[in-house]
Amino acid sequence: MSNILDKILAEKEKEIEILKSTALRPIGSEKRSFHSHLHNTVELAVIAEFKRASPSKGDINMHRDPVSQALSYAQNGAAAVSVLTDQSFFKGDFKDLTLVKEAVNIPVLCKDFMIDETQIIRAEHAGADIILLIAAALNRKRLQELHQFAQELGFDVLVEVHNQAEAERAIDIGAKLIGINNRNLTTFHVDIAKTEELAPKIKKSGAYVISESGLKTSEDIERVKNAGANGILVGEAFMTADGVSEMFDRIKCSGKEHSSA
Ligand SMILES: O=P(O)(O)OC[C@@H](O)[C@@H](O)c1c[nH]c2ccccc12
Repeated sequence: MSNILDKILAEKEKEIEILKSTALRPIGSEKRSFHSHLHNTVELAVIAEFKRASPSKGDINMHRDPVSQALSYAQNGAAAVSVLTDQSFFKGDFKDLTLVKEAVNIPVLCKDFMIDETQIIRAEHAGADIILLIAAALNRKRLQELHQFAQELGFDVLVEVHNQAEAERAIDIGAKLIGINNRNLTTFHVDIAKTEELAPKIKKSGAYVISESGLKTSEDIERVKNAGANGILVGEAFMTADGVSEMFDRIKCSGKEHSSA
């Protein structure tokens, strides 16, 4: 047990112990659908993330307010907002997610490391509409069980993959929303070619592809668009920019004719 994912999952086991003692029950509340947004658009969907810090980057931006950041994401045309809720490694908070949910009317993704049903129930209580399941953190059986559990509660489920075997598992369990993480969670190495490598097979299955991590320039965005991505998940570039609109302009301009400027 040495890599960062193992460390995070060990911490999650402790959280789960505490959560279980609270015996939270599922609500089955109505969720905002991200899937239907994708169904109704040909535009690249942007999931804009609120991320204060990360194990790979340390502090990214400790001063931003989650509500004003999320409002500007929504005003600039984000299709969904992602909120890091892990405290120990990402300095996130479930309270951030609840505040964001109340402030915007687009779907909110709970960005955490889910390995147990109780965490999904807690995310539901906090107001999440979309759940992330990381294939690298779950064996096939648990991935399938948690996927089904979250879907039954009405969540859209984003299944995150980083290699062919994980992509196949995600397709096999019938995932309709598959995120390709360009960042290797154990080495932190980022390579946008991951999206180019894995997108074709995923697209063939009929699932939507979201390209995640390390996206900054119009060239990055154009590459993943050309690879077939239906959406992108962007954190750092939004959190470090003075205003978020420039990044949205970059996204809108990608794929169009380059200006000489
Ligand atoms: O800040 P970036 O490089 O734009 O990346 C955003 C997002 O993809 C990243 O935060 C992420 C992708 N998968 C994760 C799983 C857990 C925590 C975080 C993540």
